[in-house]
Order: sequence, then structure tokens, then C-alpha cells
Amino acid sequence: MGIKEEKYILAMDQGTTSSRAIIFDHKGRSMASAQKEFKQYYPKPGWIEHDPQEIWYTQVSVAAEAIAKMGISESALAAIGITNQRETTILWDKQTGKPVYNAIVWQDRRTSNYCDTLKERGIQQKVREKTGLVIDAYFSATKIKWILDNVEGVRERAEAGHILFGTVDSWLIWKFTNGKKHVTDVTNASRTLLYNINTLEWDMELLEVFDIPESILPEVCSSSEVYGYAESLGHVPIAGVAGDQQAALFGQLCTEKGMVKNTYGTGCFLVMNTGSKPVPSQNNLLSTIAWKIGDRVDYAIEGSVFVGGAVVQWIRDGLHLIKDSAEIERLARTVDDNGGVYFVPALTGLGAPHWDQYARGMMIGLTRGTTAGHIARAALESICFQSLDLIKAMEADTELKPKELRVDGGAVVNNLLIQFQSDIVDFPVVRPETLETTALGVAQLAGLAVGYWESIDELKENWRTETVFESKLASEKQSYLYRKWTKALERCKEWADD
Ligand SMILES: Nc1ncnc2c1ncn2[C@@H]1O[C@H](COP(=O)(O)OP(=O)(O)O)[C@@H](O)[C@H]1O
Ligand SMILES: O=P(O)(O)OC[C@H](O)CO
Repeated sequence: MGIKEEKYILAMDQGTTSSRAIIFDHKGRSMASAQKEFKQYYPKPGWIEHDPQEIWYTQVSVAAEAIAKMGISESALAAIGITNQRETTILWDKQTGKPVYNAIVWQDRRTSNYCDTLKERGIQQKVREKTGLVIDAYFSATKIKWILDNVEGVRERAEAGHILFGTVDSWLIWKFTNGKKHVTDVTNASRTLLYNINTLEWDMELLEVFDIPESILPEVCSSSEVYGYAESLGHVPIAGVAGDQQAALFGQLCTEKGMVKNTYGTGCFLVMNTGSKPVPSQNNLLSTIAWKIGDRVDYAIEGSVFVGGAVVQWIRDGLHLIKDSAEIERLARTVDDNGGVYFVPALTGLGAPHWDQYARGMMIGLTRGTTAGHIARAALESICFQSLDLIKAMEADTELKPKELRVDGGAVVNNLLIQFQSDIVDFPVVRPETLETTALGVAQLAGLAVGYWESIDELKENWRTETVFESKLASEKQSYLYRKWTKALERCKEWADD
């Protein structure tokens, strides 16, 4: 056995609700894994926080558990990769290493009003050109400002150079290296609203707009290099970092311009590789960095659906039509089609490309013949229609027609869901063997940095198709269904008064 076959890569996937660790072998196979959920704090309506120390402890403990399960020692690890929930913001004290406040999570809306006042200043276009993003509470900048302005003494200490900011990757690297490295990668930096994706630098003008001192920012690195060594984990090099959606794009080997993946989790994240140049969106999508490897930067265009698999959770926990998520497929198969029922799951408003925070959920087309099966089917179809809205926006923005859609995430085990997705798009939908593409993606970025894998071409051998789903619908039927969906969608917009 060669040296590469005896060694493994450890991927840490620090997500919104849990920390996970997966060990991959040289063929990209998942050999062992562990996962721990952690507490979500909701101090006020619309506020969501995590305890950064708990993020750290759970991440370290799942890494140890995965290593123990596999029965290897740390010396069998060639490298570590870190992928993470993006935008979530942590500020900590350089001397004590203690966070000055909880992590403010990407979903937290406390700075929405401040964002509205910024928009009134007419700087939207400039921000979009520089960052590829829109002014929104989603991104890190206004969360950083909130901590600086609202936690006593923090702004003064930051001005004096005693405070550090990081997204979750930065925080974990700082902890693993015992405070030796304060770094992040381009993909995470590109989600802060402070990073210029054209010049690849922190943007001084934006730092001024958001009133954030430059001294708190981490050094921005590529997505595939040795950032430091995990001192509590056998001094293994930490060699790959990427935000989770970008890591999934890489894990799906969407390495050529026009290749696209969709992750069907709580929400859906559709991301297309746009090659070596950012594509500014005219259709309310985000332009972002896919990864940087060596000197080469790849860009991506991204859209997210707020309620994807979450609609299945709601049918389970809110309506009690099913007991577990997998049951929805059986229920939906009790009918042949949606029976004219359309369900717009705008339960928390609508995300890209509609961006309507006042839209609310709606079922339409109900008759006396409607059954729970029709509702289940309409719910699954809604996940696909929302993804189709994003695909259409992406095609318009990029003038690229994808050859296929690569899918992953917890909900893609549902064959009916993925078949319907392929029914309404013009290209095949491909489900790979390894569905842990986020972790695999960052493992690959780490492995490339230490020579565990030689090239992207070598990685392509590790990506294997499990099932190709082809459309079974005639194009007139596709158009009819999409027309009805669009009509339903229009009726639920701007509904809420609050
Ligand atoms: N068989 C299934 N059919 C449809 N949705 C499912 C199925 N199994 C799980 N889900 C949905 O997938 C989501 C979980 O996927 P996961 O990728 O773990 O999400 P996240 O990373 O956002 O926490 C849940 O919203 C759940 O309702
Ligand atoms: O942790 P996830 O999988 O919900 O992903 C969160 C995204 O990175 C937010 O932008």
C-alpha cells in the first residue's frame, strides 16, 4: 500500500445546527463520521445566536470521535479541511481568547432596520459592484457593527487593536492554532460585505461605511494552502477552508464554467461556477467567490431558497400529516399528480430571486377532491419550482445553459422530489454516490494543498454518479405547470402587514 492509501483527510463541517467531522480516504470515500448538535439561542424575535465556545467544543469532540471510531491515530491524517456556516460573526479578545459576545448567526435579522437606512443613502449599486452582494442583515458587516456598538467597551478595545473578528472558519483556526493564526479564506471573506471580490482586498471605503476598524480583520488566504497546524490534534496541517456552499460546489466537482449544483437542506442553495470573472447579477442573485487555488480564482453566482426541506418539517411538525420526513414520499405517491394544488411555502417570506419578506405561505387550487397526498406532492413540488426560479434567473444572468444539475443535501434521498426536479428543468439531474459533498469538497481542497491529490483531474475520478434523473414530462406540460406556479407565487407576495 502506498503512503496515500494509508493516509486520510479529516473534514470538519461546522453547520448552523450541528458540528460534523468526516474522514475521507484517497478515493474520496467517507470512512468514519461523527456529529453533534448544539444549542440555538433566540434572545428576541428575529435574533439567533450560538455560543462560540460550544461551536469549538463540539467541533473538537466530533473530530476526536470520528478518529476513534475509525481506530486510527492522528498521524494517519494528511490534512484537515474546515468548511462552515457562512456569514456568522464572532468577535473575541486577542489576549484572553474569549468571545466578547455570542456568535450572531447568518439568519439573525436584528440589523434589518440599519440596512434599510443604508439603502436610503443610495450606496446599493456601489456595494453590489464591489462585493457582489446586496445590503442585507444576512451578511457579516452589520453584525460586526452591532457588536462594536452594543457591547460595552468593545469598540474602544477594537480601536486599540485588542479585538479580533472572524467567521466560524477563522475562529476555529485561531483556536486550533492556539491563537497563532488569524486568517480566513476568500470564500468566507466574500460573504462579509467588506471584501472587494474584484481586487481581492478588504475594501477601505466599505470599512468606513460600516464603521469597522481594519485591525480586527483576519488575513485573507486562498482556499487551499497550509494555514497553520492543529496543536490539539497531532499538529496536523489545516490546509483547506471554504464556506459550506462553495465547498459543496467543489465537492460536486463543478469546476468548469456553467456547472451547477443544488443543495436541498432546510433551505436550498443553488450555485453555478461562472469561471474566472465575477458575473454581476441583473436578476437578484448574488455574485461570490467559489474558491481560490494557487493564483486562480473561480467565481460563482448563487441563489437561495429559504424554505426547502423545511416545508417537509412543517408538514410533519405543524400539520402532523407525517411522522418522519421520509414518509412524505409515500404520502405523495398516493396520488398521480398535484391535482391542481400549488403550495407556495413562503413561511418566512421569499428569498432569491423575489426577496419579498412580506410574502406568506399559501395553498391554492384546493377542491373537495383534495387529499393529504395532493398537499404532500404540492409541498415537494414547491421545493423544485423555487429552485427552477433560481435556475431561470441564473441562465438569464450568465447566458449559460447548464448541461446537468448536480444535487446533494438531506432531502435528495427523496426520489419523487428529484424526479420532479428533472421533470421541470431542461437537463438531467444527477445524484452522486457521495452525498456528503460539502465535507468532501473541503477535504479535496485540503488534500490538494498537501499533495495528497495532485490535481482537479485526479479528483474527477472520485466523483461517481449514483442516479441520473431524466425528464418524463412533455415540454407543454412543463410550461403549463410553471405558469400555474408563477401565478400562485404572485398571489402570495406582499401579504403580511408587519
Ligand atoms: N425523505 C425526505 N424527503 C424530503 N425531505 C427530507 C427527507 N429527509 C429529510 N428531508 C429534509 O431535509 C432537511 C435536512 O437536510 P440537511 O441537509 O440535513 O439540512 P441542513 O444542513 O440545512 O440542516 C430537513 O428539512 C428535512 O425535512
Ligand atoms: O449551515 P447550513 O448548511 O445551513 O448553511 C448555511 C449557509 O452557509 C448560510 O449562508
